[in-house]
Amino acid sequence: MAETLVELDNISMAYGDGETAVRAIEDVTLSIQKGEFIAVVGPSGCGKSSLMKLISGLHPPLSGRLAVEGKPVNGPLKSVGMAFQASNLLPWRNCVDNILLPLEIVQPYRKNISSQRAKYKEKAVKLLDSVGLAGFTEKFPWELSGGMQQRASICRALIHEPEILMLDEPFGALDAFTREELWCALRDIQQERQVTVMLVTHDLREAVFLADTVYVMSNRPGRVVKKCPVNLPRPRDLEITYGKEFQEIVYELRSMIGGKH
Ligand SMILES: Nc1ncnc2c1ncn2[C@@H]1O[C@H](COP(=O)(O)OP(=O)(O)OP(=O)(O)O)[C@@H](O)[C@H]1O
Repeated sequence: MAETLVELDNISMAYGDGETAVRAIEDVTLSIQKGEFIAVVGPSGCGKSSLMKLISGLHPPLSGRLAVEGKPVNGPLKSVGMAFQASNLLPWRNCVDNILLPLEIVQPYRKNISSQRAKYKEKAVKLLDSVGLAGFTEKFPWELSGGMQQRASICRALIHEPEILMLDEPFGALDAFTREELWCALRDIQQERQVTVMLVTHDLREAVFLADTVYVMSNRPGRVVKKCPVNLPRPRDLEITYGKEFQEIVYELRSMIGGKH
């Protein structure tokens, strides 16, 4: 029986207060199981990133109950790794030193970083190897392609072995071929580590290819209007994206998001 990792019960959230408050999320109830891969899709500004900020403890809810690993969330969680559309690698650090960055910040790694640096470096190199960057550990970000930078940024999000990997449009700035390559890299990482993943994306094919469950959010204030389990068999390869069943799911999601054509 799967174990619940994240629970949101009637959660609402706003930026600011009083008359100028921006209500970003309204009455969201959902749960994420340990090892589950969820994707969140919806129109621009519907609150997808806000949902991520809530779960990672970077922004408090206005009302409702939020728990991670059974405990209420009262501040930023250590058990989260994050990656964004821009890789945000530090240009003055080489690849491996960029990946070590969270270990210089998050305890208990932080207190051991000087004595354990060699061991941590070995771990970073192994991670880079697992995403096809074995020969690039000493390269600086500007010596890497956009896709390589995103691979490195996902390694950085994983180095402290978080329970939840939060990805906010991580492949949004990449070309279609590189994006599909990285879908496969992420699929393999998740399969190997069984990490719980929350992916925010505008790309419905990406959501259906990778996720176990896709949540569709409405226009702001964001509500969950559809929970769509993706029952396509695993392991999935890119061939599946050309199949009828895959395309029917994408079409159904697209019709829920609407928009004028
Ligand atoms: N720091 C902030 N202060 C005030 N309002 C904010 C802030 N961050 C986001 N918002 C507002 O909250 C709403 C939800 O924003 P959010 O970034 O979560 O949406 P999103 O679905 O991730 O958008 P997109 O798909 O365009 O990235 C938007 O209307 C946005 O303008």
